[in-house]
Amino acid sequence: MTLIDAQGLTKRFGARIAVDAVDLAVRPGVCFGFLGPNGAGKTTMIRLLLGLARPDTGRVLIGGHDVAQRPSLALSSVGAIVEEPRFHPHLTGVENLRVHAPLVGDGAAARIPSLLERVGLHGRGDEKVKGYSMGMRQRLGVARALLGDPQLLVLDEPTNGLDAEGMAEFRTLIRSMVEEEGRTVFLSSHLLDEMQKLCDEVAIVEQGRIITQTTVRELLHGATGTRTLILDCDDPARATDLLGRVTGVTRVAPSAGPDGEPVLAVTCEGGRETAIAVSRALVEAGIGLAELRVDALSLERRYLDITREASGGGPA
Ligand SMILES: Nc1ncnc2c1ncn2[C@@H]1O[C@H](COP(=O)(O)OP(=O)(O)OP(=O)(O)O)[C@@H](O)[C@H]1O
Repeated sequence: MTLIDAQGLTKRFGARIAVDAVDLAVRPGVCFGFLGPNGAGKTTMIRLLLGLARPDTGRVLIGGHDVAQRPSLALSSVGAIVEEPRFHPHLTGVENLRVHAPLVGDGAAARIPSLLERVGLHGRGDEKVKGYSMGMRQRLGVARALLGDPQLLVLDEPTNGLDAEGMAEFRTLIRSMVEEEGRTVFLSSHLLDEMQKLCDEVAIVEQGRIITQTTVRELLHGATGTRTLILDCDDPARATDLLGRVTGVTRVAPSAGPDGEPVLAVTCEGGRETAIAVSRALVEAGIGLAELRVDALSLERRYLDITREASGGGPA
């Protein structure tokens, strides 16, 4: 089943094409990320999905209903924050939600206390929003988007302006909405690392086009399960020789760890099985391991490869 189904979406601003013949299919119950640099067309695409802008061509169905023709049906179970969430600064968090609740429908106001708790603003709801930090505003924005108890939550660049702690809290909130509450979350970001941690699936957007749509797992490891392991051990020369003979290992090369320490980068195909064979071979040979981990930069490398391939350059 598909929750969001967009076909042939195009949006022009004068001569500029902001969204260019985009097809998009998002299934329910996942966190789906729209990943791309500034100006790639993410916000415009989100506005089209929500019926806030009209496409020049194409159509969007949400839950099987056409957003342009049956907006109240299509959007009845959608909560959204597009661009920065805006509030009345002189009203409290609770008052801001109360202003919005009647627009959402019966029962929304009664949910305010539990929603504030849900987003981690318990005990802060009676403070004026002008005194809220960026992270608190984002959380209040999520509470407002959840007032109608939507199945689909659409968030445009939700981690903008959050510090590391705020991002980690936000991630926990989003993941629990997906995993525990079964909601679908569609969000956009230009932050690769964030998307890797948050999303199940991503679409990479460049110059108004979706150049690939895939699971984060496949994006990280490729269709063949390629991954790079970083190995810090007490005998790199012997490890290099040994691992070169392990089935699935395609390359063993010297590299540098985060603090410049010498490590080995071990490129494997065959996913988890090969990674297990690597660790077993090292342990059986009596090589001491300080560290063996999947390379955190993998997503960035894959992302650059994909965008390079899409622009005709081929992988590096
Ligand atoms: N109302 C508008 N009028 C004219 N051009 C627009 C309008 N809205 C967007 N654009 C242009 O469309 C392109 C896509 O913009 P959009 O805001 O959708 O990108 P984005 O990926 O969300 O970028 P950002 O991460 O910077 O918000 C940009 O070139 C932008 O200048």
